[in-house]
Amino acid sequence: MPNPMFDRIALIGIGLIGSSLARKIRQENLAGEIVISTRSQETLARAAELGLGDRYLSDPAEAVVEADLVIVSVPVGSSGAVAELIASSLKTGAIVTDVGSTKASVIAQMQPHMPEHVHFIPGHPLAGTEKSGPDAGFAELFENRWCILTPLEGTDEAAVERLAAFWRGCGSNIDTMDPQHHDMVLAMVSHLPHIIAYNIVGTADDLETVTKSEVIKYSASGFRDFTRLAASDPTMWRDVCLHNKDAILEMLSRFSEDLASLQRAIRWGDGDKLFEMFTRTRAVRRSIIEAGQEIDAPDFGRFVASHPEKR
Ligand SMILES: NC(=O)C1=CN([C@@H]2O[C@H](COP(=O)(O)OP(=O)(O)OC[C@H]3O[C@@H](n4cnc5c(N)ncnc54)[C@H](O)[C@@H]3O)[C@@H](O)[C@H]2O)C=CC1
Ligand SMILES: O=C(O)C(=O)Cc1ccc(O)cc1
Repeated sequence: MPNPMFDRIALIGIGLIGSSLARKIRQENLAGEIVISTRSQETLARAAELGLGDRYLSDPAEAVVEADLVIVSVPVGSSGAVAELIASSLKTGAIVTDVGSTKASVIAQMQPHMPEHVHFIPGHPLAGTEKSGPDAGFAELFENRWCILTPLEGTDEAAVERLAAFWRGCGSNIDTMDPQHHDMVLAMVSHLPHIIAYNIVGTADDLETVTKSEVIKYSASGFRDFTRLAASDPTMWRDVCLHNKDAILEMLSRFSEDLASLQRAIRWGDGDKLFEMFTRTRAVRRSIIEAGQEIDAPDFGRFVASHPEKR
């Protein structure tokens, strides 16, 4: 077997993302040793039961000692606290990265704690599900997905390439981007859809004239898709909303304007306008398919079909 890419990888946070990384690192022999730390004792014990790592430590500072790669996979609102705890134990030359769904805020929280002698390179795998916790993870999660790196100015290029190679080893394709641009793009393609899903399911849940059992019994596939997103982890998504506030408010205000215009077209019976818009949006999906992007994530679908416990 070839030498592992890193001698020691420390995973701080072992939920859906951290545990998927642990499984993939093991499967692809990306680390000589996997050290795991997470805040909750119960989760740490579960990670040990699942055999996700080689060592399990409650103290994140102890876990990062001599680690060549440290991956912080906690809700974005906790990344500053984790950075502060690990800062003084980091090995010289270590790469420190994260997987948070927002980037400018994570950088603002973590960078001030990062010593000069490490390479801090923020990252975000565009791969996930509505599930959370160490049982929900699976090694295939990152395959054929994008991972966006948002390196800071002046970051050592060899370190960025090493981290990119790690993510390619996990099956991902790499793009690099400015953090503010990342936050704007993700506000549109990920954060806004989740907020809309939370809202529509909340609206259905509040209806007095339609019973909850009717919502469950008659939920058409469109509504069911929203309920999947709206089942996503409340802590994670509270943090995303609070930590990408400006970009999300910008997208929400554009969304509300467009919704008002749609509402007006319905009110005034403007069928041409409705038809024109629905034709334009249909073309968007077609161009995504033509660009070769998976829409229904067939590999993931097949994986879930053969692992009913991950449903
Ligand atoms: N769930 C998803 O689909 C995706 C999530 N992300 C990002 O990945 C990060 C982790 O998300 P998930 O793995 O889904 O969450 P999760 O809820 O499954 O796991 C979070 C983990 O962080 C630990 N944790 C929380 N606060 C901590 C602290 N202060 N110190 C140490 N450990 C702490 C928890 O014990 C748990 O092990 C988040 O920043 C999220 O934005 C990125 C891509 C996709
Ligand atoms: O479950 C889904 O459909 C997702 O969109 C998963 C997801 C959630 C958050 C991210 O930052 C990236 C991916």
